[in-house]
Amino acid sequence: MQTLKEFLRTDRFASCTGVELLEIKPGYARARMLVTERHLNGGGVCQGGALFTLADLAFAAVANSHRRLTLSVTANITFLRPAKSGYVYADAAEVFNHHRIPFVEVKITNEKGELIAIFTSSGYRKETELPVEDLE
Ligand SMILES: CC(C)(COP(=O)(O)OP(=O)(O)OC[C@H]1O[C@@H](n2cnc3c(N)ncnc32)[C@H](O)[C@@H]1OP(=O)(O)O)[C@@H](O)C(=O)NCCC(=O)NCCSC(=O)Cc1ccccc1
Repeated sequence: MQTLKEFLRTDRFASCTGVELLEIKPGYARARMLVTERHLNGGGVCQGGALFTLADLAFAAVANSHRRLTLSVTANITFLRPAKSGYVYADAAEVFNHHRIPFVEVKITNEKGELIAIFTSSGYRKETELPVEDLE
């Protein structure tokens, strides 16, 4: 049987943007993305949707770390600093592990540890058990 990390590798859109899951623990996950030329918008900074995708996959990892299928029902992102190159990291913490409507906060930082964006999302936890044995 697969791990949660392998299960989430099937997220093809996140893979296309170069998002990699680094760590998954119950209630916590960390992901990263290398900002390259192709991530930049007309203003020369990382496109907001790319940062959203990074945060969304980190959300998926933490929200599903209890092995019950959990989908995002609402999400918000605030962009605080531009990202122009190098790695950006997403640290996702399940602030409220509600059995049905969990709430997750994701902080995105750059290589210097400066805060780039904050993403929050509420999930909807279904009864469906995920076909995963371990988290990673
Ligand atoms: C899953 C669920 C939320 C619930 O489905 P079911 O279990 O079949 O139950 P049902 O549809 O019966 O609903 C129960 C009740 O809840 C209500 N309700 C629903 N939404 C809302 C709302 N926003 N606000 C308020 N209420 C809402 C609904 O009307 C109903 O009310 P009722 O009992 O009749 O009074 C479904 O609506 C859905 O798929 N939504 C889209 C989610 C989606 O596409 N997310 C993005 C992709 S996921 C991602 O990015 C991360 C990821 C990646 C990889 C892996 C994993 C995660």
